[in-house]
Amino acid sequence: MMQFKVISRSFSASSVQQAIKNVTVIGGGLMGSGIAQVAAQAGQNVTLVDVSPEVLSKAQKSIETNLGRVAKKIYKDKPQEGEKFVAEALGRLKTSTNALEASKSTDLVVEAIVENLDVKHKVFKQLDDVADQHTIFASNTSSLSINDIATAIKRKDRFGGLHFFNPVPVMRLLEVVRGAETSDQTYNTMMEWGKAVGKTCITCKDTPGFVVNRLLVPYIAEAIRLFERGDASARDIDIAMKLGAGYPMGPLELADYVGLDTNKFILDGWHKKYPNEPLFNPIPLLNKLVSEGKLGVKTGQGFYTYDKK
Ligand SMILES: CC(=O)CC(=O)SCCNC(=O)CCNC(=O)[C@H](O)C(C)(C)COP(=O)(O)OP(=O)(O)OC[C@H]1O[C@@H](n2cnc3c(N)ncnc32)[C@H](O)[C@@H]1OP(=O)(O)O
Ligand SMILES: NC(=O)C1=CN([C@@H]2O[C@H](COP(=O)(O)OP(=O)(O)OC[C@H]3O[C@@H](n4cnc5c(N)ncnc54)[C@H](O)[C@@H]3O)[C@@H](O)[C@H]2O)C=CC1
Repeated sequence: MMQFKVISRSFSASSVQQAIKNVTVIGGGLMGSGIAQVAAQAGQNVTLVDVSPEVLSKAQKSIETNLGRVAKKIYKDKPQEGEKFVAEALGRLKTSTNALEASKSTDLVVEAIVENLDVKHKVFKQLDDVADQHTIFASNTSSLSINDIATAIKRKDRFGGLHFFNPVPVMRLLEVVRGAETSDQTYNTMMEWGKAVGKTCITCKDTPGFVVNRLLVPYIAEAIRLFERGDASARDIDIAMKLGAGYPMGPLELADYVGLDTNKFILDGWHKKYPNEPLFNPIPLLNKLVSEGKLGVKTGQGFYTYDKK
């Protein structure tokens, strides 16, 4: 059974509330919208940025729905308090298509855009020039090196990894990653902030995939290869891992949920960096689905078909 203790813990007072009052989240997709939600529900002023106004309006709707789900749990017998909680959290959330403006006077920038080093470099470099000196930058990257991302910015001591899990409002873990030059103060603030938004934080060195994805991505890749070889149906692979190993989702369902493009970005990046590691070899079926725009839940088609939201 899922436990939701952490959600209610996010409302406890914390010293970090002093340090981090304003948060800017860059990227309003799957992850950015969830990160914005947990920060807003923890009492912080949040600006969610995306290049696409359509993405922002979709994010706002899903945040409202998901805040409602959280409120139902916390204020089970007090629906009016639940409504107040949702309204107040939404009141602390702004959206913007102007990343530079939104990053000028904020305490923390969390980046959750496409998993591509050049694109992340470009964005961070621009933000580094305009953001206040005290502002901490963090990336939600799932597979890139924090040190590699940091090469684009001057504030290397005020930069680190904050790796959330999907769905952000529900998954209780946050991986906090120190780069080679992350200062103790930045690291401590990131750990405190993670707790303040209701997560259990673990620390990992800047190694590929940190802890979770170093284990999870090869597992998903092996499941896709198993299916590609025709050894079992998608449905049976997923049933096997749910009933035989106790996972909440099977690996192909999870691949669709994470996004097949994200899975491909991760594998391709690691294959390029570690060409002799067979676990990271490209998978023709994954490449084919992505090239056809079948990215999983978010496009309505992946290994399975979904109602498009
Ligand atoms: C790629 C990376 O870099 C890293 C990653 O993120 S890897 C992916 C990590 N994530 C996982 O492994 C997810 C595995 N799956 C699960 O844990 C579960 O299937 C799941 C939590 C996603 C859904 O659970 P479920 O029981 O199948 O569905 P559902 O009944 O809809 O949801 C369970 C509860 O979570 C809540 N919930 C689900 N999504 C939510 C959201 N986005 N916001 C708020 N609440 C949500 C629901 O309201 C529901 O609450 P109740 O139990 O009180 O009714
Ligand atoms: N999907 C997942 O389960 C997880 C993904 N991540 C990581 O989080 C990051 C984002 O992933 P998702 O949310 O899944 O992707 P997504 O594709 O859902 O969202 C990315 C968003 O960034 C926007 N964007 C792109 N360039 C931008 C720019 N220059 N400025 C502002 N917005 C821009 C896009 O319009 C898009 O809405 C990636 O680094 C990914 O590896 C981390 C944990 C889990």
